[in-house]
Amino acid sequence: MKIRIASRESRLAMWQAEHVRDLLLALPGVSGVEIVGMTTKGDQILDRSLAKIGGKGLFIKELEHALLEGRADLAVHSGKDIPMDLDPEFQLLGFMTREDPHDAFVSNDYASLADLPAGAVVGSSSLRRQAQVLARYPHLKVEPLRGNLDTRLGKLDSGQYQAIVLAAAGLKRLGLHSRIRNVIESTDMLPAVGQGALGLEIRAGDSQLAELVKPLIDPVCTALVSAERSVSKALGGSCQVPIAGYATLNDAHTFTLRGLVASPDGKTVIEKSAQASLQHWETAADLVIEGLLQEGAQALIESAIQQFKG
Ligand SMILES: NCc1[nH]cc(CCC(=O)O)c1CC(=O)O
Repeated sequence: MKIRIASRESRLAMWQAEHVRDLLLALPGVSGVEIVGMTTKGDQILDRSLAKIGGKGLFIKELEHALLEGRADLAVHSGKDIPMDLDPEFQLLGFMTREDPHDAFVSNDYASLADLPAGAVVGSSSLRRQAQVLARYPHLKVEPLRGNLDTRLGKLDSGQYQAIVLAAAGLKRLGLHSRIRNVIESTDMLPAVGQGALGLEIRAGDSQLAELVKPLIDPVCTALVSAERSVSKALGGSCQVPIAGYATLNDAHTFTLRGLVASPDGKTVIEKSAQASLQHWETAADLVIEGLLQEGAQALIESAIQQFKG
């Protein structure tokens, strides 16, 4: 069987598609793999934050189009770019083994967030990163920074920011490990739901392809990321609200899920954690969601969304 992979054209997306291609080519039953490149709205609109342009789905719509029109068979997505609910024409097969899920501190002059002097400017357009930087380091400033990884690094190097925060996974995949000054502990910055995990999407009902691709899916990683995604889904999962969710294994069968909701200015942060078995990952998600709601997550979410209206 020949498989066509739909991919965004950014260097990171292409790396990810090529990674999946190489794994597919090693599978029995796969006779060839072609990568079909395309740009998405999320790639084109760079002057506004994702929160303002309507966030989720922007990076995957064009890829889904290609699947529907039969121009491609498989879409490879960064876990955190996948909306919580897919249209019924599509199926999320699961997630592959995760790369480093943490955020990375990148700077030419400073070693860590804690090392930055008062008034230093940190670049990030992610409300989740912004809120968590300001919560722990209220003497810092955060300014918007969008574009692909190379663009963001270029803006750091041109001196517009003292530091920037990027996903460690993206930097590592592109061989940019050396730019990471400090991998930020999850206690300092809880990662985005699905960060570092690649998700595989096909047309619903393409059972032959589903069966073929199955060896690429990591069931443990899929359970962990699914628990994280439940938190985001229950809380309205949009880029307009600082939300984080991160699940880690305790042992081979149980895991801890942590969820966080904050105000964009970082002045209010609610965090909850729960444990469950991998088999019953929904239990941990339900406990975290319930805990966050009890502590006032709903009001935080509503006021964050209000900030984007009018
Ligand atoms: N927001 C865009 C995006 N989507 C996925 C990654 C990184 C790779 C990953 O999380 O798998 C990035 C870059 C970043 O956040 O710095």
